[in-house]
Amino acid sequence: MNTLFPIFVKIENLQTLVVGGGYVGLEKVTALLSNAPDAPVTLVSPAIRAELVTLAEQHTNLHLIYAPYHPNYLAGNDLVIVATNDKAINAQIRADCKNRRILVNVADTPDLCDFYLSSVVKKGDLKIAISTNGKSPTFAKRFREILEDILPDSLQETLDNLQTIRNRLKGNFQEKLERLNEITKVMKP
Ligand SMILES: C[C@@]1(CC(=O)O)C2=NC(=C\c3[nH]c(c(CCC(=O)O)c3CC(=O)O)Cc3[nH]c(c(CC(=O)O)c3CCC(=O)O)/C=C3\N/C(=C\2)[C@@H](CCC(=O)O)[C@]3(C)CC(=O)O)/[C@H]1CCC(=O)O
Ligand SMILES: NC(=O)c1ccc[n+]([C@@H]2O[C@H](COP(=O)([O-])OP(=O)(O)OC[C@H]3O[C@@H](n4cnc5c(N)ncnc54)[C@H](O)[C@@H]3O)[C@@H](O)[C@H]2O)c1
Repeated sequence: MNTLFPIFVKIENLQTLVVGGGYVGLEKVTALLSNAPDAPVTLVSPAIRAELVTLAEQHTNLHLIYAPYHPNYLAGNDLVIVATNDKAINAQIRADCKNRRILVNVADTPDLCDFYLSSVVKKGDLKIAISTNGKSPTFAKRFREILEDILPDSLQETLDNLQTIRNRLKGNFQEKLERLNEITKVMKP
């Protein structure tokens, strides 16, 4: 049974800490900022890849700290993503986060994650998150590519129009619901 409960997080309202500045740290920071360019993210690591330095030049909300992990860095953070190449440190960070009730993702170690990052399809305001319950991130990536190809760019116009209609509709909740369901019936095959 897949018990993952999907939610869409307003990451720009939260403080996120990423530990580890290698390939995986870069991948996770890129995932965060490509969804929310203004999200406040701090990355702590003794060595930090050049691509992350470039990203920090483009995003003043990305702060780089050149230091090894210390529990003090957890203070003030809502989410933590762990991406070091030291399994013992990763497990320690997870334990420190659990003690502080901070949600933690240890990239590449599903058993230590409170949440997974997903593959994200973006078409304007439409966003679809894909997870395989940790079974195959590569499948999730491929499926994202398929959906990106088949979803038309005109979707945004449809969403804008539906929002206009939604805002203009008068009547009680039930009447509005019926009208919106009627209008969107054409979407059903
Ligand atoms: C979706 C995506 C989001 C993102 O990272 O932003 C994501 N992984 C992506 C790519 C990817 N990751 C890996 C490969 C190499 C091929 C392979 O191994 O399959 C590729 C493919 C590639 O890069 O092409 C390596 C890998 N990843 C995990 C393990 C450990 C394990 O499975 O045990 C290993 C093996 C490590 C090892 O060998 O030691 C674990 C996780 N990866 C997840 C997410 C979570 C589950 C998501 C789900 O439920 O499906 C979870 C559980 C935790 C987490 O990381 O949050 C992103 C695609 C973004 C996109 O392009 O759309
Ligand atoms: N890159 C991948 O696609 C991939 C695939 C499978 C598994 N992994 C695993 O994921 C882990 C991370 O991979 P990577 O490619 O990003 O490794 P990497 O070697 O590129 O980066 C590791 C980073 O962790 C930092 N680090 C080490 N000790 C630290 C500490 N105490 N505090 C803070 N930061 C610390 C290092 O300075 C470095 O920036 C590794 O264990 C690797 O085996 C990576």
